[in-house]
Amino acid sequence: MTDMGLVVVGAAGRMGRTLIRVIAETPGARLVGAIEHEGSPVLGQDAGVLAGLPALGVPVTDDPLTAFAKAQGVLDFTIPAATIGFAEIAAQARIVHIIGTTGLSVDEEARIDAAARHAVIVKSGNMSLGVNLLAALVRQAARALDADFDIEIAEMHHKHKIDAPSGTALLLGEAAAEGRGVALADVAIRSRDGHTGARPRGAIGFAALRGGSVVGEHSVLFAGEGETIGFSHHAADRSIFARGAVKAALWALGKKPGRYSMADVLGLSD
Ligand SMILES: NC(=O)C1=CN([C@@H]2O[C@H](COP(=O)(O)OP(=O)(O)OC[C@H]3O[C@@H](n4cnc5c(N)ncnc54)[C@H](OP(=O)(O)O)[C@@H]3O)[C@@H](O)[C@H]2O)C=CC1
Ligand SMILES: O=C(O)C1=N[C@H](C(=O)O)C[C@H](O)C1
Repeated sequence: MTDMGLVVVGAAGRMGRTLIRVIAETPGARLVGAIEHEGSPVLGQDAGVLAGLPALGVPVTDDPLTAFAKAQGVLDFTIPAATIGFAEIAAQARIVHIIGTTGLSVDEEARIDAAARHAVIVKSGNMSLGVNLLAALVRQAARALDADFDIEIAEMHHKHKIDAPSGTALLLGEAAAEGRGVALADVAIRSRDGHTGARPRGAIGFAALRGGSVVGEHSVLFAGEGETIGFSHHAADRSIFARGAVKAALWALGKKPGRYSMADVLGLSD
């Protein structure tokens, strides 16, 4: 069988460069396109060289239409506005769209749902095996413990991150809410400042720290009377997300149009 041809959008980004390296070492996958935005200083550079590899013969361009036409999948870790545009082009080209971009609004999520009527989309706030297993454990703990246990989710990321709470924190919050049988939007406290009053029973709280080069730290606490249960995940390297994304693309090839999660890819869905 021929290799799956993949395009990396946001090729010069922290994740874009990591994806290019991971594709190069993954059997069954091949880089066929690398996209950056109009005016990017890296346009015309070889994608391999950009990622610290020998040249791959794939220049970075600002033309997703042409790139998607010769690919079977696109890996997208960019910004919400760009991801919405790529979802429309990927749906027209009928290719797999793997979305790692976080910080989408409710309206933007609805546009991804609309694109998934025509395309196979895998979207997750975190593509690593560890975090998706952690989400399954958090769902189970939230199902077992009642609202006497206060759920708090803390995350820390590098100083360049532009959205909060992180996509992972929200994914873990969704898992906890699902375990409790409530909607996250009804119980989430996404930040605190000033005279907040006492903590409402059943709330799921979030706290976000930013600094340095931290790749991603997440912890979920179930704080009860006299005891606290904690779950945590430490990301040491971005390749854990990139390996998950490439795995998702290979898994998604030939699937029916629809929106899938990493839990589907990893066989962790209940
Ligand atoms: N789901 C997961 O497992 C993970 C998700 N992420 C998420 O992925 C996203 C990217 O993270 P990260 O790589 O650190 O961010 P970066 O800022 O390093 O990378 C984003 C890249 O996208 C480029 N870009 C912006 N707009 C466009 C456009 N219209 N077309 C093409 N390229 C564009 C940026 O260019 P420029 O810098 O010139 O603007 C940049 O090179 C974030 O939302 C992050 O939260 C990150 C890691 C794991
Ligand atoms: O921006 C990042 O870096 C990361 N973003 C994702 C998130 O928002 O959770 C995943 C990972 O934590 C790194």
